[in-house]
Amino acid sequence: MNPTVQRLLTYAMAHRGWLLRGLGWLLLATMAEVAGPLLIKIFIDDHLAVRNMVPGAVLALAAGYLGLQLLSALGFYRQSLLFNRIAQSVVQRLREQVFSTAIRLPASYFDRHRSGALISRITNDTEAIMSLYVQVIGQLVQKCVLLLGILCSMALLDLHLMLVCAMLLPAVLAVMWLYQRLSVPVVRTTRSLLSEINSRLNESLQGMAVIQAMVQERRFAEEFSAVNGEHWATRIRGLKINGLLLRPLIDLFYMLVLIGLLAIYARESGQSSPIQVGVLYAFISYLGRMIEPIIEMTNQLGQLQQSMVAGERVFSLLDEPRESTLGSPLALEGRISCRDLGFSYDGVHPVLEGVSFAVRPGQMLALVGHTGSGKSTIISLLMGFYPLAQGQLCFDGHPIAQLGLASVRRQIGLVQQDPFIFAGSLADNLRLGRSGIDDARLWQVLEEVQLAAFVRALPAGLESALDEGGRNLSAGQRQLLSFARALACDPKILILDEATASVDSQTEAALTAALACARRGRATIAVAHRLSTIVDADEILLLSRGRVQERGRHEALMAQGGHYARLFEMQSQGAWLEQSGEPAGQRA
Ligand SMILES: Nc1ncnc2c1ncn2[C@@H]1O[C@H](COP(=O)(O)OP(=O)(O)OP(=O)(O)O)[C@@H](O)[C@H]1O
Repeated sequence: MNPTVQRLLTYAMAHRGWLLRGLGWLLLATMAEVAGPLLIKIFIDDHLAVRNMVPGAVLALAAGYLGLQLLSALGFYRQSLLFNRIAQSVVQRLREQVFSTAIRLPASYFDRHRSGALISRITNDTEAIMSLYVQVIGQLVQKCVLLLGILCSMALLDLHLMLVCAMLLPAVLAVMWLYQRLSVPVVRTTRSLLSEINSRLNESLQGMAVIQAMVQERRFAEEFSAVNGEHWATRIRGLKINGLLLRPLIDLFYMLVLIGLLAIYARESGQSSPIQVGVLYAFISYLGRMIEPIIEMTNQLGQLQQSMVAGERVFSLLDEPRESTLGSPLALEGRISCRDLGFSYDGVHPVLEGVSFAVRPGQMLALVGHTGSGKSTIISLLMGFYPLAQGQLCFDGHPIAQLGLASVRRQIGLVQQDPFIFAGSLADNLRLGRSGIDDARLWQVLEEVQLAAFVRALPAGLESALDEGGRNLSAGQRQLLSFARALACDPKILILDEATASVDSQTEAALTAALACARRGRATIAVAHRLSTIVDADEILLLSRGRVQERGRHEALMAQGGHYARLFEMQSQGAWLEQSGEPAGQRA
């Protein structure tokens, strides 16, 4: 059996009870359906053909037939309910697993994959898997039982004629084999195009403001329509394979077997023991009942392919290596030491080389340098978002790998360059699910970051609703909120990646004062473009192309009269950092 299908089936095994009950109802319903024509055959041959209409016997046959039909309807209803229940539970579990895997994937995964493709796996692919349980398994089992029952009933009536009808089966198997070979690549392409459609949708929705500002609506619409068209063409190719291979071929086989049956009936009608007309009726009826399940089974193959390919995609995500949860949690004092740090995102181009520094609680290290010089990359390594390629990074003397990422991250307050705000209340955004942070603490940190007056003026205060991405806040307010969020849990280490980039000079001055307060007793690492905000840092590293170009305190660096001194003077005169020579975005 295909390993993906096998793995998918293990999910259903968690619901053995429902599965067994479903199969039981299915068997009962199928047997009731198969027994129907046998009663009709008895009615035709024993009563109608010989004009022996004994009312009691005929009524008993009619009641029996009706009872069987009712039993079969009830059985199919119950089994469909149970199989649907299994399908819903499996899909729900798979979705949860995919989501919980996705949020534990390392940052490098998101560098390589688009978020829309991930959404597609969580929604479309898990949905496609559902049909495996609802349509494929239920239907296949039902149809197999039905076929078996029909063949047994046929054998009871006339073994010779049954063998003629059974010739259908190898022919159908050959068609199924051919269908599988032709359709799998088409189904794979279709699903990956669907994923591409989702990625484009997601990207366009997120970048809507840029698209509209740059008047790119038409180009994006055209590109979307090209992928959509490709998806359509692939679907049509799949439908053509279905249309050509499934129903028409099976219908042809059916006609051939029917002709064979009639020929045998005609040949034997002149002989001493002719085939009874009731037997012929039952065979034609059974053949009709046999062909429908066969056609449905071949149609289910299409669904099976979809489920298999979707399963492959979902399992490939579930099997992605997750962030390591190993390590021994330790309450940190906040000492950080980095020795000879080296890193490359693609394994080819170095982004950091030989970076070393140490920060103790109460000290502040400032990282400055041109755009693309590697400052945020150092922050990412400190947060454990990427594994170290070279060098050593220790907290309180312990290598990060030994400590456990979750434990280290819990003790770091991080303010990112581009802070993210979740849809929900302001208080929820500040707490982010961390326990032990009461309202008084929230007001305290809001005061520290100069946001308390703004929150107080909101009608719902701390309970004010924030939109997705913090759209109802200004960029500066989002940054201040993120600063307050980082301080709320009283972290041992404070990391600020351009925390004051979006605030006005007055707020920046107040924040710098707040930071001077927040730094007490904490190890602080601050990335800054505005050098005025870090002049009192205990050490300043000036990075250039991933290397430390200059280091020291502000006064010493100014006295050196090097690159830092020139940058500082330029900024003091109001010049922009980016105008200082090194091209923006240059790879380190
Ligand atoms: N996820 C990533 N994948 C590949 N390359 C990256 C990634 N992030 C950053 N880089 C590259 O690494 C280099 C350093 O980037 P980094 O973000 O660390 O610079 P930075 O000094 O923080 O810049 P800025 O001041 O603009 O924030 C850049 O050349 C950038 O193109």
